[in-house]
Amino acid sequence: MTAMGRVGVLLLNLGGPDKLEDVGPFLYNLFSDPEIIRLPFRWLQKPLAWFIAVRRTGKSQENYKQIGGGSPLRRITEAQGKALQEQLTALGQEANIYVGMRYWHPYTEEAIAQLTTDTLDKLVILPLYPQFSISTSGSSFRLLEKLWQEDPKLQRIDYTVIPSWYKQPNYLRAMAELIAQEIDQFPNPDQVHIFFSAHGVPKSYVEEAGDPYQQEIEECTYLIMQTLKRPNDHTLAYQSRVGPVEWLQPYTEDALQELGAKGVKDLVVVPISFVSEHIETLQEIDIEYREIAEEAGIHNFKRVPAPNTHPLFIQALADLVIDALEEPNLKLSQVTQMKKKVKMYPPEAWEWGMTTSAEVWNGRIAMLGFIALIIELITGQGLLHLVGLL
Ligand SMILES: C=CC1=C(C)c2cc3[nH]c(cc4nc(cc5[nH]c(cc1n2)c(C)c5CCC(=O)O)C(CCC(=O)O)=C4C)c(C)c3C=C
Ligand SMILES: [Fe+2]
Repeated sequence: MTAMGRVGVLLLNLGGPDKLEDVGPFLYNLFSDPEIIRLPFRWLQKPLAWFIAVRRTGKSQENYKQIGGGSPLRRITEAQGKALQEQLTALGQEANIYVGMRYWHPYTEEAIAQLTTDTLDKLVILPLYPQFSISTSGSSFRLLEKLWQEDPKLQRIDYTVIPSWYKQPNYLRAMAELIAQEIDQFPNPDQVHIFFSAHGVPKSYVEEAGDPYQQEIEECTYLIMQTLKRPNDHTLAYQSRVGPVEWLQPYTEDALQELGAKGVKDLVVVPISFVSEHIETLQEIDIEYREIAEEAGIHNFKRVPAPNTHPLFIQALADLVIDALEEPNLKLSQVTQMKKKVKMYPPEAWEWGMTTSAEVWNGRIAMLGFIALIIELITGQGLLHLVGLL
């Protein structure tokens, strides 16, 4: 305990299956989240999640098999938590660290159950995503808001949220140091092409829902290059596309092929939206994208490790916590306002007035009316006649 009282830090992350049998239920949890698949009808969410999870499990298990049969995300996140606690202690700030995953153990609900029994005086909520997206930090904040509304014990905890932190100077230094270490292993370090690969999101998240993710990724890339202070060419592309809709472009596979065609031979990939090794670095980049790059003529393909427990990165997390304790509190409900026009998935419950939910319901009713009109034009009968009600 310190002058601040009993402090807790809740680290949020996505979670990943610990073993192959977990892959199906993990995917079901992921696709059940309306911030991951945005559907016009909420009732469709669970059946569709089940359908997609069943279809995807085999392929996804094959990928997890290639990285040892499960995700290392829990182990690395817990190691980050331990290192953060030690760093905070060294800086004179004792804190309990909790890990809350969105789609697998330890679930956010488990972390919340633990921290409510620990009678904290102050809680810092720190997502392990440097950049904000509706689909990641946004989804976790949405869940936390719900848990807060339901539990009076939680409402008594004085808390603050860190929405995103891609500008944090020690984080930028950690990234620059990791990149420098990798390019300095090439015979001509200045000739190496630096390839930033960010996890993609559907384009509609940015263009229709106002997700600041793309802007934060672009600014983060720029700031890392500024911190690196090297003359190398660089590219930013988006990986891990799922499903038939258009995602942020350029896609990583296309950008690699284009660079190969232009004669790039030496390239390092920098995973930019992840702070831990996981399936998308160890399998997708190290195996799938390496193969694509080599086929395109990029013979010297390397990857920069994720920050994991790099001392400068842990220092960045500690700085974020200490700054958050000193600054005025930021509440969960303020985050979406702060991120300007972000539209999280609209609530289902009808709300009177010029609200998002009213807009959604009006849209749905208008769609039904339109379908009824088309049916009447084609069949010559109204909908109620057709279904035998009139
Ligand atoms: C910034 C990071 C991430 C964003 C943005 C993100 C968006 C997003 N992801 C999917 C679909 C899947 N994601 C999966 C796993 C996964 N995704 C992230 C990070 C981001 N996702 C992490 C850390 C992980 C866990 C990896 C692990 O080691 O287990 C998966 C499962 C893996 C697979 O089958 O490929 C899917 C599916 C969508 C649809 C989306 C945006 C809407
Ligand atoms: Fe993902």
